[in-house]
Amino acid sequence: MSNSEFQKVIVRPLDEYNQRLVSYVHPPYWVNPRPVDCYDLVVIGAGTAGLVVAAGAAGLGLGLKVALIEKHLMGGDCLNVGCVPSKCVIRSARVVGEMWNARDFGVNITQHIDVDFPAVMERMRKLRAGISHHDSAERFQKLGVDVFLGNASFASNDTVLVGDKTLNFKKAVIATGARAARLSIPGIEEADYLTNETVFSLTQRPQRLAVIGGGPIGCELAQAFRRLGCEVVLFHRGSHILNKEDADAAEIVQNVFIQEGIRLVLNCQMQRVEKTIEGKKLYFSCNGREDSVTVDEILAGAGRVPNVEGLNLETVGVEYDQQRGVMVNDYLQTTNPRIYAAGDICMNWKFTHAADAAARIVIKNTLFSPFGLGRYKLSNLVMPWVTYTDPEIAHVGMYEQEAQEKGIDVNTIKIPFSSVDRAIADGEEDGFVKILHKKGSDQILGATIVARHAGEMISEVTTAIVHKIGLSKMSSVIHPYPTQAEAIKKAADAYRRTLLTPKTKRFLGLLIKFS
Ligand SMILES: Cc1cc2nc3c(=O)[nH]c(=O)nc-3n(C[C@H](O)[C@H](O)[C@H](O)COP(=O)(O)OP(=O)(O)OC[C@H]3O[C@@H](n4cnc5c(N)ncnc54)[C@H](O)[C@@H]3O)c2cc1C
Ligand SMILES: NC(=O)c1ccc[n+]([C@@H]2O[C@H](COP(=O)([O-])OP(=O)(O)OC[C@H]3O[C@@H](n4cnc5c(N)ncnc54)[C@H](O)[C@@H]3O)[C@@H](O)[C@H]2O)c1
Repeated sequence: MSNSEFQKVIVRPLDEYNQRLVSYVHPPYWVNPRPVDCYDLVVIGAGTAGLVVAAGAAGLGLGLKVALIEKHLMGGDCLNVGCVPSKCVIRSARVVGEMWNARDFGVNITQHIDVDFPAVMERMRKLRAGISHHDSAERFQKLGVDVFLGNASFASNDTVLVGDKTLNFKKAVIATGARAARLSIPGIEEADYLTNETVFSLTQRPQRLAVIGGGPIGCELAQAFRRLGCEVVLFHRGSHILNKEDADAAEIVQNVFIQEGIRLVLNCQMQRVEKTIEGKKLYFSCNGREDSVTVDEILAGAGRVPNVEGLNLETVGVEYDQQRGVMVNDYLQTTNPRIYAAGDICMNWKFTHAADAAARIVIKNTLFSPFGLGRYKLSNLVMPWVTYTDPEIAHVGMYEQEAQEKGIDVNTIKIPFSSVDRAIADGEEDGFVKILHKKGSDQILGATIVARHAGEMISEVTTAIVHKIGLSKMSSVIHPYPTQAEAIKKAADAYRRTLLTPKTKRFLGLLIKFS
């Protein structure tokens, strides 16, 4: 193996857990296999999308030749620097959130809450390493996939290079994901800042943290770090945080942030950053007022850019955009019909479950649609998502505005958790279930849930949308009492009540009379 083909990877800190992680997802002594004559599928990138395509195709037991190429860590963002580490850290932060509010539940915590930040991060590293075997090079090799560690680039219409190896393919899949957008604020590169790629390597708590960007990454991590004991200032360009979400939902989370002591700087313009002896000094303007704040660390959550560089896409006629990534049609086919793409590299939905669902479409469309027959479409997916703040915001389907833009008349049913017994018992009344349905019909078009475990509740509505179960049928589903999910049934019952017109009431009156 040549040196250019394989580079050892270090994940900091270099403790036993990170060594175990690397031993699975980028084994230091991995020897790339000798390529077969021609692969049915060559998959570039071993994040969620690439892993699902490779495992799905090889696991069919049809003797397909599948190659998977990863330049860094198998498992991609989700396992290594995304969902998994963030949710582990958020779990520790939730314990603190519970303790902060303990008095409301009649529990006095007499001692100062002492967050052992190094232990929080160690727990995360331990759990991450513990599940990493699932994405390991060895496991994929055992599934029958040829795993190549190294940087992939297209050499011609039917070949990909990895180091000194040439892989011939019938079809290829680009699944190279995205990375944190660099911030273009004067002085910030010199001052240095954290992204999702480095924040999970912290072992000491930054006392003062500036988070730039009030999207899902910025908000999830701002709240977690605040609860873990940092002073947090969250900078956001918009007039409120999480501005892609339902505005009522975002408002609830924003109020919690303020209560918990996160300093919000909204409508901000970052001007420059200076490294001083006191720390990193950020100069900004907000609603026409100039100000500055000094912190120990800056964390960027300011959007993602696709990993299109170095793939030599021009050679194979795959069109792309530096912002939106690889261009695909609804079948996830690129402008080169033999090359497909899936996941963050080509989709607006930048979620692990979206990458997984897209990968399944790619398997069907690359392998089981002769002459393009029976192809599956991305636009047919019903995509839920969850932002893991506390409370969580979960959403599926359309928003009101989207429906209006499409000319669909809609009604919205909103059930506040202040009317749900279990939420009252839990002290979690600040939230709601909002269901959007077609006017004059019980067809559900979308839903937003704001609740501590909204992510666990949204799938009921997703199932209803996917399988065209209307509110009338949902109203007949018994929900255990007391649960927060009862709010969904209450919404369905509220719809049923709207059917009680004077005419139906008269009919019911007759039934009563003759019963
Ligand atoms: C902090 C954070 C938290 C998140 N939390 C959630 C969450 O809770 N839920 C959720 O659904 N989503 C979450 N996401 C989003 C989720 O991580 C991504 O949507 C998902 O990882 C996308 O998978 P992918 O396979 O498209 O790309 P990636 O996971 O980015 O994988 C792409 C892989 O391709 C490799 N690669 C790139 N170029 C090359 C090349 N030339 N040759 C070989 N290999 C290459 C990369 O090294 C990488 O391993 C989070 C993201 C972040 C950053
Ligand atoms: N729970 C989840 O599923 C989850 C969690 C994290 C990330 N993700 C995925 O990752 C994607 C990226 O997340 P993200 O939060 O980085 O991006 P984002 O684009 O969703 O949000 C970033 C926000 O930062 C603001 N911003 C950008 N530059 C700024 C600046 N200089 N000053 C102030 N504000 C600035 C932008 O206006 C934007 O609203 C998301 O779209 C999501 O799909 C998902």
